[in-house]
Amino acid sequence: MNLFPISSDQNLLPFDGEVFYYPDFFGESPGMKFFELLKNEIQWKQEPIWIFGKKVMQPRLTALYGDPEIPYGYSGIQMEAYPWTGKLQEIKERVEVQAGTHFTHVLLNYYRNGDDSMGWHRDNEKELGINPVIASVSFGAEREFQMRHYKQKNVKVNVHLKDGSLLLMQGSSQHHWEHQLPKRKKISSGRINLTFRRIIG
Ligand SMILES: O=C(O)CCC(=O)C(=O)O
Ligand SMILES: [Fe+2]
Repeated sequence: MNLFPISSDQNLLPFDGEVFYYPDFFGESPGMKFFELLKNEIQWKQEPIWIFGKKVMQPRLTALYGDPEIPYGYSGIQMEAYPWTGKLQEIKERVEVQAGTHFTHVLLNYYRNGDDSMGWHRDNEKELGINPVIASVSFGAEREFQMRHYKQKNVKVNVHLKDGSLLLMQGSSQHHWEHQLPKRKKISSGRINLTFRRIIG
């Protein structure tokens, strides 16, 4: 397994895309402020997804916020976006400065504890355009985020996403790399993740 060192503006990927990690993007331990607020104000739901023709509940809670006039589909679910809240708008604006782009939506994931997870996937829906910039913000419990090359599945890059961190995935990363958030049985506290996306209609 290849593990690459983490520093703020060094590309974590060895080839075929770009991923940048900013561990202290929201300052030192901002967690409780953002985590509790988002936990309470976001309209969390547990949604079903279709996997090989079978309906299963996602092992996490989710919500979609964004510009309401633009529809967004995700793993076979057509999701209606709630309008931006003040807090989400504030986070979005800070992230847009770093990412150098504007986002139309944010998909939020609430992993209630280490039993909640997300499986291997790429964020390569065609509505996101050819080389999407995906900005991933984390609050609460630190969790391991794993990436692996789509064709050379033994080439892996892991990063622990800490409270208040930002991960930017860009360039051709969504073509060539998939990512997941595995279960971690020992983690008993929650993590909220926000992935900002731009839908080009
Ligand atoms: O929770 C994470 O860090 C990953 C979220 C993710 O990959 C997604 O929402 O597409
Ligand atoms: Fe993703």
